[in-house]
Amino acid sequence: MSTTRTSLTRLVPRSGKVRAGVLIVVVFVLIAVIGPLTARFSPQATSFDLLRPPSAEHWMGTTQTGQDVYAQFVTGARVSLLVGLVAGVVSQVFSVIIGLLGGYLRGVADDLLYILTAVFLVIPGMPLLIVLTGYLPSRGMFAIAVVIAITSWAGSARVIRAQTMSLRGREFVEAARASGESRIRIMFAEVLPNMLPLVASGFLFSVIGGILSEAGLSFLGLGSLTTVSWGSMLYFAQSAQALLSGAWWWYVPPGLAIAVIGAGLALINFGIDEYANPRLRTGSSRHRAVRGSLAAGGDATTADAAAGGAAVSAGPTGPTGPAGPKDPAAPSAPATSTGTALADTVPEADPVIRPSDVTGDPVIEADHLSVDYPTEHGTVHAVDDVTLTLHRGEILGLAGESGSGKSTLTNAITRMLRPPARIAGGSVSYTDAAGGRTDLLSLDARGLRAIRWTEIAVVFQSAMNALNPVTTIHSQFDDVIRVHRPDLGPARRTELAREHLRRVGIDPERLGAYPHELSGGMKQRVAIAIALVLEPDVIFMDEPTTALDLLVQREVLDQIVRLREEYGFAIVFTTHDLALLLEISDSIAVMRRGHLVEYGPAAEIYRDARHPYTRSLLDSLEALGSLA
Ligand SMILES: Nc1ncnc2c1ncn2[C@@H]1O[C@H](COP(=O)(O)OP(=O)(O)OP(=O)(O)O)[C@@H](O)[C@H]1O
Repeated sequence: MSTTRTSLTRLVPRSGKVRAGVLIVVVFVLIAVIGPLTARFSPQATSFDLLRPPSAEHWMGTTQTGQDVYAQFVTGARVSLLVGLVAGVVSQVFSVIIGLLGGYLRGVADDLLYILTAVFLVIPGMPLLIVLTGYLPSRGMFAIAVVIAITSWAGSARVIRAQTMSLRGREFVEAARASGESRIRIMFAEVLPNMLPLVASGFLFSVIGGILSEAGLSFLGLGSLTTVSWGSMLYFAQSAQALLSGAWWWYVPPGLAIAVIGAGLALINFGIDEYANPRLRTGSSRHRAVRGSLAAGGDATTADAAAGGAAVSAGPTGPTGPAGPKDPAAPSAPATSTGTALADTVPEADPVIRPSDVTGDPVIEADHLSVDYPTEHGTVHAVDDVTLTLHRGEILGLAGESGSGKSTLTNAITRMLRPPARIAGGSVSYTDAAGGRTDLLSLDARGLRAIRWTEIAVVFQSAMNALNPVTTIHSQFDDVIRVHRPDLGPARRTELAREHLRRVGIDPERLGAYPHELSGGMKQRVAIAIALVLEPDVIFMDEPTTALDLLVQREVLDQIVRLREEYGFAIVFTTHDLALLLEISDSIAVMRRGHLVEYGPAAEIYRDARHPYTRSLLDSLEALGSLA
């Protein structure tokens, strides 16, 4: 009982503005639903009581032809709200489809959709509405609502497009792409839920616009004058010069109703804005947010940051531009603490490649792989002629300074490269357990989807961003399993998710949690569990523990190694941290300026690093006391 009361209380909005808005809208909805049942006259029926003020007989008076204003008002409420609702829904459907497609697909599709949006934005809405209404074969209210929607979707579509463009590069979208989800699914199931406040706000604006446009059209005599609406009431009141004859009861109710419902919807919209943008919270709601945060163990600074205060985050420590200082075509490396990139201070030398001591069969082979980024300063050879082999069950550590090409190499192998990157040469192949070989670089979208996650999975650098913030852990497991194992029912999917959570040391009861309810270490474990759920042959892990504190990092690493022993998958582990790689890897590949400079068994590299760049990396670790 008390639980029911608590959940009902949670439904009541906290902000006074939103409460007022909801109250107004609820009152009008009740008028629209119940009002016509309480009317004693038909809205169209005429009588001999002409232009009478409000009385016990006619609660809101009568019109010039003796029609009951109350009956017209409540029937008009139904029609006007319905037109607003239909216009709002249709307009948002257009906005969402066009904004999402353009923002996500980019290219020619986006150009065309953007031109279309721009055309509808520059044409003034009302004249277009009048012209389109003129061509309507019938002036039914539904047709008018659709025409209103056609003239009002563009503004919202532009905002949704911009938001989609900013979300499409986020890691949780990358993760969804890596897991083989289709583009349509990513757009509608991953990106769209993150924009719901925007869509809801656009919807409310369209509803207001719909009610106002219908009133405007009817007032001009262009609406359906045989249907009673607030707009047609105003039209007839104006034609009969009600203003001059002082018949206020005829035009005030519909006019006021339009203004009040518009205000009510705008107040709700304000609440949505506050929810989506905490910076807008003022007064008590902001204090509540701060108090809530303090109660939850945060401090005032974090609360302020959560409320939109400036967040200070460490950026990359070195130059990230596409060109190094000496050679415009050479990848840049970051400055060390002394201000010079290690890669710049160490002399060039021939690569040192030693045979692998891992016994398993090859699972991923990159052969003379090269990747370029054409830029206006020249072409960046981010990966240059790299050949390496990952064996079944092997942990291959990929080391090198920032900018040495590690991410570009793993993205090329997993087919996650983004324009302007292009494969300049070489090949990548995947060999399955039965010995079947697949050329990864020539796989089409369908082939790629089939291999992703079932054979090759990815754990991204920061699980905070790699998990979709607005869906539960359960549905993120579900998304991956459903795409690749459509034969599994919901119960089996849940069972798999629970089992894998347990395997990474998380209580399966947390399946219903949202990412923000978990600690950083737990989120990273969840990301690993999701990567494991279809038991792939290879997992690419891009700095999976960098964002974690040392203790949690250690726990997660131990877990990864244990899981590798249990499942037997191979790992490509990317990090700047050579000490960590030496500890967990079977083999190590060291990259410098896009080249593989040293590659071989980890133990041998630790004992006897031969390339000056590797030696200098090890020396710097020794100086820091990181090597035992
Ligand atoms: N979109 C791009 N356009 C132009 N150059 C790029 C682009 N992305 C990366 N590069 C360049 O390619 C080189 C390799 O970058 P990459 O991100 O692969 O290095 P990394 O070793 O993974 O670095 P980090 O550890 O910082 O992620 C760098 O010189 C970088 O400046």
